[in-house]
Amino acid sequence: MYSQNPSTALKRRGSETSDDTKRPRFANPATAHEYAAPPDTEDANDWSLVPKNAFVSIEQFHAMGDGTGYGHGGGNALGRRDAVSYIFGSHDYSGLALKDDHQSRPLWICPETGVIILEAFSPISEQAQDFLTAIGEPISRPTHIHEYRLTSYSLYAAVSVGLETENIIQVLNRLSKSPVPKAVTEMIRQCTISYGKVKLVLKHNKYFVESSHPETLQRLLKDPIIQQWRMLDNGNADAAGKGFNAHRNMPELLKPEVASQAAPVAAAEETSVDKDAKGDGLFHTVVTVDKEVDEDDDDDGDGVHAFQIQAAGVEEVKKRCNVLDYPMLEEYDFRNDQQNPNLDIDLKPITAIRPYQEKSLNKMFGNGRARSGIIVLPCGAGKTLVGITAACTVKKSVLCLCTSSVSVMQWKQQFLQWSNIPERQVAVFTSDQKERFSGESGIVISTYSMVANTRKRSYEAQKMMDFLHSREWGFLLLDEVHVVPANMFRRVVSSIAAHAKLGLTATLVREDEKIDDLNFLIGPKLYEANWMDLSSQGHIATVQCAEVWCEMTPEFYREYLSETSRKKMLLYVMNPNKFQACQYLIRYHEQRGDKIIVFADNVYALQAYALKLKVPFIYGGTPQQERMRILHQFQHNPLLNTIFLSKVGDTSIDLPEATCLIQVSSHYGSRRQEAQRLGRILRAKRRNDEGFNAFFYSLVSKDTQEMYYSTKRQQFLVDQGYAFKVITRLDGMDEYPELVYRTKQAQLELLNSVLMASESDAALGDATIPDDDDLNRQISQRRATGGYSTGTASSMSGAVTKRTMASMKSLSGADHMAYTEYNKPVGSKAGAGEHHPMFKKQWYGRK
Ligand SMILES: Nc1ncnc2c1ncn2[C@@H]1O[C@H](COP(=O)(O)OP(=O)(O)OP(=O)(O)O)[C@@H](O)[C@H]1O
Repeated sequence: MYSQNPSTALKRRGSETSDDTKRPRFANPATAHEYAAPPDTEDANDWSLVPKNAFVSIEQFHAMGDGTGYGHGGGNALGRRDAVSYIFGSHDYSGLALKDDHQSRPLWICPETGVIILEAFSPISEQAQDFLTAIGEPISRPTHIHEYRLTSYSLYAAVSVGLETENIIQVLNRLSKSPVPKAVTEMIRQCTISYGKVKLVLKHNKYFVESSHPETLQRLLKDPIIQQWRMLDNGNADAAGKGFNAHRNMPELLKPEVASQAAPVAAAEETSVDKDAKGDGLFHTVVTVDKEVDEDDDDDGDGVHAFQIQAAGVEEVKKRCNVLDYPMLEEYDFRNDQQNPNLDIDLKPITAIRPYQEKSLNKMFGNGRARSGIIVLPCGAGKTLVGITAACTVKKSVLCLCTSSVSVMQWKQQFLQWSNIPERQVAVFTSDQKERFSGESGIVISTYSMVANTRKRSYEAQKMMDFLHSREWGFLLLDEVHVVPANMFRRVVSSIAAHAKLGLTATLVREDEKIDDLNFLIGPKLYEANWMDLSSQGHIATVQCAEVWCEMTPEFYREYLSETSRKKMLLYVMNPNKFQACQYLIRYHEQRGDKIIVFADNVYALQAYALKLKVPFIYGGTPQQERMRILHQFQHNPLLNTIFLSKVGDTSIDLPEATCLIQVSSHYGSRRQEAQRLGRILRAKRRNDEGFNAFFYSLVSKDTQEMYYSTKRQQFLVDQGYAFKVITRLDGMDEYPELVYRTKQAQLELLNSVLMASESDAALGDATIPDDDDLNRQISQRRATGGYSTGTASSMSGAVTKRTMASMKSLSGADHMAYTEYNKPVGSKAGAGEHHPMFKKQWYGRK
């Protein structure tokens, strides 16, 4: 018997039985209360009501047999009440037939929802994970049990990297403890029947609609809109002629000499390219499943069929194919593109890409062409090098788009660091710099807003845009693809002629669920890495996450209860207790030798905190040079160990020195922002030092809306296997002599200034542009007097008191974070039900 989410049903069992070596403890609380809470108790957290003997493993359930009353077909299915039936209700699947050797197979598939549960501790879980991330969406991947879901998009992505329907079903069946449910095989068949069957190939500067399924091309050619864009006047249309009749009706339009060549060329090239890709060992570690499928592919001996379409009709044909449910995959046969000049770029000999980077590139170049799509790697895992390696493989001109001018400079620097490209061939296009590369091919790095801008441009910017529009780009590299609104993408993608598109991101989540648009604007998700795996292999840092609850002072709380919503936010951010917690944590971690980034979304608060605590800050209005100067000081000056960043620092800031993050204000419930911010410390230089932990604190004002948002924000990270501890008191803080806002008088003055602040000050983001001259003067003075490193050393132990599960030992890094239990529901229904009516109104009203 198991629930839709057995991991959660077993969670408590893990901590209550003695046989811990066999039974994993589960760190992921994500959906615990949704399925596992006793339905007829008022308190969904009250586990004391669950009989202890209920905690047995799934395997044991099955092994027990009918005699115990738990066996197959038992429980609700037979109308019997046993100790755990009520947990599963109508989701009692104890009647599922198991294969004889089920113990050596690592997964279950829920017959009703298609959710796949994987035992991550199985000896073959690595291969299973590779396969499942290729065909499904990972929902939750804590240490021991993973959850995946099959969706039409994930299956589209699967076919796009070369997996075929029957192979998917076959491998799934091989890995599953019980036969794959019929509904699931049907879904796989239905979703893959049309997806991935049609490709848009740009070859010798001609666009071909290509497929190895002639009947599919026949169907498309019957569509009047597609017909309209088909090239008939130069004979290349004949490429479609191989194997079907669609255009035999129009032989007079074909030029015979070309007609006889086109199809074999397409087929022959496919084969030779495949050989090349395998033969030159460029990316030889294709995952097992790919190999199997490739071999099967070779066996079936199907030819490739194609017809040419006019370049002007590409967008429309693509759209039409989507409507007809045959979304086109885009592939670029870069090796045979003789019209676009080559770019002489290679990785430097000392550059070694990591196994997961190589794996992701395999998905892109597995068949010797460049597939357009999205690669998802955790923050700090090296997406930049993946993009650069892809550029070195395509070897054509590159247009690279990022979200800010800081990241433009970082991409340039990384191209120069990892590859042999000379600086004169890397041009930057920002509001400050408008360069062109020398020679006939090169790299341009710019921002989305520069390229998608529809307002009137300066003369220089317009000249630059003409340059970008006037040529064909071999490779369009799109950094942080999740942040860009679809219409901006559409403008970029439709105005720039690019052959292959690669989107890079760590968090393919958006609160507005517009992420699906990317599937068709760029291409399917080609690869997604597992955060915990990369952390355990030392590629990203291990992080201790904690939520610090700060009581609101009575005066702030009174105002909070009566204020409008924007000011409400300012009141919980400016809570004097939060100031103090922030100050104390900065001091505490500076003394441990950490470098600290404090994030505050709200510029009013950012400025207030930074001025009060005498720390430099960067926000949207900070001039580029000043930003660079502060970042450089932070990296190299031992006297400057803390900086404040607004949300301009959420992404693409590469500060490997940073080892501690403190978040004082954030963007509502944005899961993506939380993950991106965590990413700033995942790349910590010291991550491989023995016992090293990075720290991530979220300061939350108690009994305010912020608590609800905070829980929601954490959900993405919790699903990646991170656990958040809750700290309700920072021990030793009260004795700290320099603590700010200690007196009632000082707190009331702060309250007054908050109440006098305008509504726009309360708005999130970089709306206000404060003058930071004062601050920087203070900073210079402070630096001159060595003020950044003063302060008495307080002992590590006892500095922070735990409220519940988080011991000081574990917080200071003595324990591994993944063990931690979590007793509040994250994103669960139970969680939503627990909100104060005031929060409910705010949240559900908004929804
Ligand atoms: N193969 C590699 N060998 C050595 N260092 C690497 C490698 N790949 C990445 N790095 C280093 O890891 C750090 C993080 O890389 P990068 O900035 O590309 O991360 P990212 O995935 O783009 O993160 P974010 O999403 O936060 O922007 C950089 O300092 C980079 O130099």
